[in-house]
Amino acid sequence: MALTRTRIKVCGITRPEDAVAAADAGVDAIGLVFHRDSPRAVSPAQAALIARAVGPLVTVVALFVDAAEAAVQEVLAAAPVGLLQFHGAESAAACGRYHRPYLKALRMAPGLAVEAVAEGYDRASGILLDSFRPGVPGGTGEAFDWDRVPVALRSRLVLAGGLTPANVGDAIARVGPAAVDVSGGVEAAPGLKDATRIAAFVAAVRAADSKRQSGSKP
Ligand SMILES: O=C(O)c1ccccc1NCC(=O)[C@H](O)[C@H](O)COP(=O)(O)O
Repeated sequence: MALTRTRIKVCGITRPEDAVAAADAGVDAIGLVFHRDSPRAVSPAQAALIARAVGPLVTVVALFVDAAEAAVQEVLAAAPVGLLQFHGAESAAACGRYHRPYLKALRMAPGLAVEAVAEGYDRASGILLDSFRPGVPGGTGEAFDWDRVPVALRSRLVLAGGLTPANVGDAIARVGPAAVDVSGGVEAAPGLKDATRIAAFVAAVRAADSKRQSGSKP
């Protein structure tokens, strides 16, 4: 049985007020980036403040890019993380080391055998597909060719990369992911989310869900 409500994650939150705006708009998860080179990087102490602001029932996702185990453990000790997200070249064994639910991000490099690679992460709660730009691990603001998404992956797919309030409805209609993930598309500037854009993104997702449901009725 397929989901009728596309889950929403807003990634790259750096301020408690943005986390509150996302929660108030009705998102399911917020992402915190623990990658030093990102304009959206937060410290474990900031993460604790943001997690407190967002309350108990919005999932806090901690995102790492090939991080040392100690760095991940430091974050887990500091903040109530509900889900890990591995956005680098981490193996399935490395992702499973923390005995926590996790998302594995795959960047859609040319020629990537998406389905085969995703199968190697069968313990992942979801597979996040993001755009590929050499040398940039994520948050590119660019969409990839959605026709490359394997149908078999949809039920555990988190679709990311260049989503905006303007294109997310089309993405849902064409791909039918379990969840969507947005960062740059709801920002006023890198790392600074915009409450109006977040609300517009959520509204566009809900409109697409309604359209899908009415379209699927006999
Ligand atoms: O957002 C970042 O700066 C970032 C840095 C390093 C690794 C991953 C990063 N973001 C990952 C995300 O989950 C983003 O939401 C995803 O890449 C989509 O970003 P965007 O295209 O800006 O919506």
